[in-house]
Amino acid sequence: MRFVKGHGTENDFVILPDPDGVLELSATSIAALCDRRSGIGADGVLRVVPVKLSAEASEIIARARREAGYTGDAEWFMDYRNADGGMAEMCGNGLRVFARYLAEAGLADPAGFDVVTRAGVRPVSIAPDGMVTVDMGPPLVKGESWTTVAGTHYTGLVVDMGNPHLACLTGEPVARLDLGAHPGFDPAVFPTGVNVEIVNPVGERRVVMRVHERGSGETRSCGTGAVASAVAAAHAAGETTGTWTVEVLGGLLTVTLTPQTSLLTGPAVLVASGDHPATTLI
Ligand SMILES: N[C@@H](CCC[C@H](N)C(=O)O)C(=O)O
Repeated sequence: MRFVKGHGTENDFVILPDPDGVLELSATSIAALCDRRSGIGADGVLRVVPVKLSAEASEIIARARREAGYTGDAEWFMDYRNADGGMAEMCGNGLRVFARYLAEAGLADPAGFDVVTRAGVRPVSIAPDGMVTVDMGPPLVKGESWTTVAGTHYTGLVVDMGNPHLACLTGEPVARLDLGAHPGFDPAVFPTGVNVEIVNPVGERRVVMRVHERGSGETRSCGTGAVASAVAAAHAAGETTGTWTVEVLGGLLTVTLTPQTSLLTGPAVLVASGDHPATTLI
């Protein structure tokens, strides 16, 4: 089984090209691929499958045409899985890496193309300087909730980015935060789990973010989480639009909030490729 490894601000992924739409990977197989000692190692898996060969993707695009008036011709479906094998609706950094793979493989025009995700169709473009921008759609703020991280209680904003986030602002530096264990959360608010961001505003439209991801544990970056963090910072400042810089352990991301949508920009690189002896997977 052919694979490519890539990352976006050190949120890393195993990319599995599936041009014939035949790869069927169990949660156990995904977890084995993502294991950092006995597998390739990654925060998640991106299966690259043509929309026309995926019943799931065809249904998503049909719904987008019906309900959102989508008229484009997205050709590729990002089938994203967390490191524990569970499915997630959306992955912002993963989508930037997915776009980089498609462009480098000559399968998409870097100037701009659409990708189908479980959260809907998302436009992507790659600038001449290599930065990849994803139109992440409008963030939905759904009130407030709480979390506990290493015994500390935080309150934050519930932000739906297609996937669930709780973005908590703090006046304390986050560099030494222990995010090793899954933060506590309210299952009534987050019945399918949650990605938790602890966010320290450090300047004019600039925040430092740490994140614990549902299904992957602490990661060095999270694209949907970066947008949720910018939304929380904007909300606290009484703003709804503007550009935020989000410092993550793996680098810098830029989030632009507009009245209509949110844009995520950052680097995306491919670092290796090879063949995995798929016979070792269950
Ligand atoms: N790292 C991703 C988010 C991946 C999905 C998340 N763990 C979930 O379960 O919702 C990103 O860059 O957005």
